Amino acid sequence: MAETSDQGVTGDPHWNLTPLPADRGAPDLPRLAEALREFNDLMTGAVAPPDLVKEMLRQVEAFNSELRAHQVPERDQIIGRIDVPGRAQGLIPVVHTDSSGPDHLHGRVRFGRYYLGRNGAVYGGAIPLLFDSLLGRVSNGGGRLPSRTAYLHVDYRSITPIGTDLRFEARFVREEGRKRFIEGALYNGDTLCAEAEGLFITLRPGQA
Ligand SMILES: CCCCCCCCCC(=O)SCCNC(=O)CCNC(=O)[C@H](O)C(C)(C)COP(=O)(O)OP(=O)(O)OC[C@H]1O[C@@H](n2cnc3c(N)ncnc32)[C@H](O)[C@@H]1OP(=O)(O)O
Repeated sequence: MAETSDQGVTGDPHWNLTPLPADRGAPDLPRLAEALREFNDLMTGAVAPPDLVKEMLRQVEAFNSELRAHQVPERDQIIGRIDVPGRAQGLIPVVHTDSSGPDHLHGRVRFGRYYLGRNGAVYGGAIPLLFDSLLGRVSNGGGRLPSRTAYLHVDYRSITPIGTDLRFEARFVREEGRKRFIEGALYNGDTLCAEAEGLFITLRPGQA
């Protein structure tokens, strides 16, 4: 699998991706997603003056109105695709890959202010979200057939701080028939923040 940092996964026919339509705003989508992520972080941390809130509301409502006219079926959707840098989405923080292979994915991630739970710690629900994505990538990588998460067990070992570069590891542990067991861990320096075990089930034909 060819992959660099947050540039998106390319070159793996397993993902069965149709070409990105360059004429539909795709080249600027990663930058737009980055700007929206920064907006979420800044907005979360701000006490904005009423005039600014009023103006933001006006502009966002205008964008919503325009976007309603450009909704497409899921098969044509660009946001969230694995071959788009940062997946051009704001749900999961951007993952930077340091090393990947058929059975592992290592890298770094940073949760912004948007993910704040309390006292500088990442909201607990955001951590399984990250693990599902990381473990799912390992499960569905390596040329394996598509799978879906059956369960995801997360242990919170210490506070996961926002605004800090964190290191993650995910690895394929074993396979029993259609069952794939994948594990992951998230570290702040040498401190284990959280670890996860996921069961992914290979989909039968027609299940995808
Ligand atoms: C794009 C970038 C990359 C991102 C990747 C992200 C990946 C994200 C993946 C997801 O988040 S998928 C969305 C969340 N998951 C779901 O919505 C799954 C909903 N559940 C299902 O669709 C079905 O339950 C499932 C496909 C998982 C399994 O149903 P099946 O009817 O195909 O299988 P079955 O129930 O026969 O179970 C197969 C085996 O798994 C076992 N099993 C299933 N669910 C289990 C469970 N929860 N706990 C323990 N064992 C379980 C089951 O006992 C059995 O074991 P044995 O073969 O030994 O008999």
